[in-house]
Amino acid sequence: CNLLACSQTAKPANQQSWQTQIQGGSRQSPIDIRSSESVHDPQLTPLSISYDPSDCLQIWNNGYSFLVEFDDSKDNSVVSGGPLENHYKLKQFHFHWGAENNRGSEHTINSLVYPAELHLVHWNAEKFRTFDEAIFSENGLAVIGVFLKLGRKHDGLQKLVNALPAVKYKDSTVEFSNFNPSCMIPSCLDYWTYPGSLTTPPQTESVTWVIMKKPIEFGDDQLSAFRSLLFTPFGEKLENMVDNFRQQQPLMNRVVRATIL
Ligand SMILES: Cc1cc(C)[n+](CCc2c[nH]cn2)c(C)c1
Ligand SMILES: [Zn+2]
Repeated sequence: CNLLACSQTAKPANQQSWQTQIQGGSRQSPIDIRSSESVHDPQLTPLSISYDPSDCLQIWNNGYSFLVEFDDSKDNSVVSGGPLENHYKLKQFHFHWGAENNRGSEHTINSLVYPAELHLVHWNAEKFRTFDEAIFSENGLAVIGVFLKLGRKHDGLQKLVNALPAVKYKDSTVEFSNFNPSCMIPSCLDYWTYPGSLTTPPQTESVTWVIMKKPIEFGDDQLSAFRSLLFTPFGEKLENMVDNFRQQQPLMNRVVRATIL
């Protein structure tokens, strides 16, 4: 996929109050992906991604991001292939973004920051019975990361953006149905993959990360809608939900593998 990609450059993210180095963590996320040090692995097969829009249930402001949650009781919204030994069920997706356009993504590419990053969180339903069990287990989770860059308005995302005022406050939820997250997967399926962790507590080292190489585009007004959400519940001091990304973690003894499709 040798499409030209352009993007912003900026300094890596700033430190957040609860940013802690998990005790003894050897595979923490996020990281800076240095393309020249990644290893091309010809055995990495294409990802197989299949989502059923009827599995989409609701949007929830959890005081850190907004989560679009899916019904994981069936096997309709799954990812497999690539670095994954099993099929993983979609549980939720959410975003990380900055207060300003020069920061927001959790992962970076050669220190290049994007204004936002999408995470599609899946759990290994062949090996574990529940999401909560998978969170604490080796090979429990697979998170697909997609970078967002500013440009043309993203038509598929607008349905989600229109629902955000209903979840402005922490702990608010709104019914949200018939949304297909496939519209946010880039057409080029090249990716990097590495073993890592959740980027918020419990920061468990149970995640196989799959970071798509090409960003998707979205509009300034859509990013502004993300920034209009609040970290705080109704009735408390208004704190805009921005800069909800973790600072980068050491690579330690890990290799990032890459596809060249
Ligand atoms: C129990 C649990 C709690 C949280 C915040 N998350 C999200 C953590 C996260 C967000 N972006 C990357 N990891 C998951 C997946 C499970
Ligand atoms: Zn995330």
